[in-house]
Amino acid sequence: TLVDNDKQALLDFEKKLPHLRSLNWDEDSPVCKNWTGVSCNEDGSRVISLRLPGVGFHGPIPTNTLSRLSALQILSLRSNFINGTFPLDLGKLRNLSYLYLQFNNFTGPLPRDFSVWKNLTGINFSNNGFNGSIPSSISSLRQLSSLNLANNSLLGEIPDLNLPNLQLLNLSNNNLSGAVPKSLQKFPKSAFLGNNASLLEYSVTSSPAVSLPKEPILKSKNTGKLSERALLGIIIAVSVLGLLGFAFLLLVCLLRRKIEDGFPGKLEKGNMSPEKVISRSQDANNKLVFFEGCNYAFDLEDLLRASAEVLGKGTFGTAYKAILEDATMVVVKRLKEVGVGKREFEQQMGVVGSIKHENVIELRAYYYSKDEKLMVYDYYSQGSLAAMLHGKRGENRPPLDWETRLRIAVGAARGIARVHIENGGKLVHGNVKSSNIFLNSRQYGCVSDLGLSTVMSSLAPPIARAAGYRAPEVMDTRKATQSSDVYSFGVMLLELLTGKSPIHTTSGDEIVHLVRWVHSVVREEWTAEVFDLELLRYPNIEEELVEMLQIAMACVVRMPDQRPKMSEVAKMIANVRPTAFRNRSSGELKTGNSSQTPPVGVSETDLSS
Ligand SMILES: Nc1ncnc2c1ncn2[C@@H]1O[C@H](COP(=O)(O)OP(=O)(O)OP(=O)(O)O)[C@@H](O)[C@H]1O
Repeated sequence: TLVDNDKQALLDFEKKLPHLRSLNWDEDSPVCKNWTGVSCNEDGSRVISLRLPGVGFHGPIPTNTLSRLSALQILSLRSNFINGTFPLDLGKLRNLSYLYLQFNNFTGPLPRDFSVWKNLTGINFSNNGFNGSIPSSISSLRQLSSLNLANNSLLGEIPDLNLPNLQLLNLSNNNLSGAVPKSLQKFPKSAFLGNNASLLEYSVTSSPAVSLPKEPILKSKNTGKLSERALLGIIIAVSVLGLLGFAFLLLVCLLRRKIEDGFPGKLEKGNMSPEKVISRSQDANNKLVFFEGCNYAFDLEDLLRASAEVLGKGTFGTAYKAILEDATMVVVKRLKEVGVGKREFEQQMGVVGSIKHENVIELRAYYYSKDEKLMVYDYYSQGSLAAMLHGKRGENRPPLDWETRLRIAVGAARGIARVHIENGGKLVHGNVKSSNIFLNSRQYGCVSDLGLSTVMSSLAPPIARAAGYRAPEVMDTRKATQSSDVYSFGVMLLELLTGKSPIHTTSGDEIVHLVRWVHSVVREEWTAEVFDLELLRYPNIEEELVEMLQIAMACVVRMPDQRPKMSEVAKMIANVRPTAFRNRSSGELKTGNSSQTPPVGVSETDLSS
């Protein structure tokens, strides 16, 4: 059968190309079940995706092996040590949509004729030794949305690539010369950096750079060069010193905070009288202001009579769950230390309340008086992402599977990206963290608690929960920005991937800063150990995990202007599961191995918009 032919092609490939890590490709087991890196179409009749990052392949790709997988749509061999020239027989893979060969040792020219791959959507050949010029046949790839040829030795002029769907371009660090053709001038300068100076003689500032992680994350242990090792040693030593210093500072801050306000830890739940939620001293002119489209029919008096329960005390105030007499449940957030007057507060609430987006939790109403500032939201009974990840295990808390985490990441990224275009592109979320992320009715992430940083008198001192999300520059400037939102989002992604809190203590009472910890593990090349153990039970997701890790790492880079924009992050995350774009008919997010990982209801437009 066809799938047996595919299986034989894979076995031939594995046999002929030496690799450091062993693959569980057992001749006697069905290829569509459990074979590392292999996914099949729905009826199991063909292999359609092969992702083998960081397996330690070395040597050239053996001819007449992979080229027999004629139904293949995704091929990723990135982060290996493959050398030799581009395997031209891959031209037989007419269905290829994604071809990822980055971080290998390929040399020689790129294939001359790209037109054989009509469906090609993503190309990443970066970080190899490809030379020669960029073939103009790339122009024929009408679907192409990302092209990364960075860090090679490509020469000559850039052809006029008129690609309507191209969203991400990176040609940096080659030997390209001439001028940037008109068709590509909409891309940021960073896409062309590190080439002959003539390339940069055009000025564009419009679209932002995407900072792609520079180093391969998955690497085999025995292969680094000595000089690099020495350098790494120094870097690690410096990081450890930095970490110690940071931990000490943090400890001092924590202790001070505890003494200053006697923060009692967890507030007791369920015993708050309604009167305590809202004091009765408001002046009569102040009313609850509801936003358009809100069906709630209660007023302040009703809220006063509601029974209330403390949900928690956060950076900006205390949140209560209020149950009204008609059983409506809402969350009332009581703000402390608002630093602006009524008009400015109302203006900001107007901006926040006008956002109607499925990935942004709607502000239903607000209230402003001299003594009391309140915000009203719907109650999300499933609880926050923080609770789902770190709450106590029990019947109510099944493990969070990878599909759900992907949907949370995609949704939250889109929500924040939506926030960022508001107010003339200036609105800042200012408080991105897992306790402010919930699941919407379609089980996608949605964000809450936005836009408050500008109305509060100052950013609160870094209490432990918030500190782990805060971008390094915010520690000094005390001012949240869109790029600090991206940083916080990156921390949240790391939390999703590792299952660990941004700042947590080990059993030995050591304070661990998640971003630094991930950096250190990745540097020491134990990438697999970064991931949440709960995720390792799902087969064939390693490549996706590593991709998501790279996105997270790009978000948490130290320099704010090197972080990607939120809209780009959202696109990159949607690209982690590219098959989700394609199966228009079923409208579902495909895993390729549906017997193992149940598909979830995600329509294509969900992931592509
Ligand atoms: N709309 C909501 N539905 C259900 N739970 C909510 C809702 N809004 C907030 N919560 C939960 O209530 C608790 C307190 O929320 P609050 O926003 O006051 O603090 P926080 O998220 O811990 O910190 P911050 O104030 O910095 O956002 C959190 O556990 C949060 O997840």
